[in-house]
Amino acid sequence: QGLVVTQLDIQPGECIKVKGKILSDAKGFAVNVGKDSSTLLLHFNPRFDCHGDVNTIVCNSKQDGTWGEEDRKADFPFQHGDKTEICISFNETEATVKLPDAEFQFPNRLGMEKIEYLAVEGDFKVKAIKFS
Ligand SMILES: C=CCO[C@@H]1O[C@H](CO)[C@@H](O[C@@H]2O[C@H](CO)[C@H](O)[C@H](OCc3cn(Cc4cccc(/C=C/CN=C(N)N)c4)nn3)[C@H]2O)[C@H](O)[C@H]1NC(C)=O
Repeated sequence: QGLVVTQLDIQPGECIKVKGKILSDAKGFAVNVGKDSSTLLLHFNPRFDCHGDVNTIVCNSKQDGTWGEEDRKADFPFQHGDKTEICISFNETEATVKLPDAEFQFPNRLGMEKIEYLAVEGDFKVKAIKFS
């Protein structure tokens, strides 16, 4: 299992920056933020080749262990072996994922008011995390 950070107190407008490297043979990875592993404001899941998806970012929320409706993004600004920085922030209406060359929004379906939990899973080697 990957990096997990709990007991956070990230407020609207603050950023979570995850710096790291995508494995050269990555099938997929995920960055999850929310209250805990069962209650996610955002599951940000770039898929190179998994679950039948190729080069597709799948976003979703999770409420008490139940996945919401998936949101598949049009752009896929990732390549195997890339070093990248993923910056996640949120407000009462949406979560924003900022990458060096792309930005995505996802609705704050749960009306979450603070992020307490961060997890990075799959084929992503975390180098650093910063909170600002
Ligand atoms: C078409 C059939 C029915 O529809 C499918 O139904 C599946 C099950 O619900 C959905 O899939 C689910 O989608 C969810 C979001 O909605 C989560 O992503 C979930 O994963 C949770 C999860 C995370 N994690 C850790 C993790 C995350 C990323 C990579 C790895 C491992 C790397 C692999 N590296 C290798 N092997 N080298 C591990 N494990 N499980 C996934 O199973 C598909 O999207 C959906 N597809 C469509 C088109 O609708």
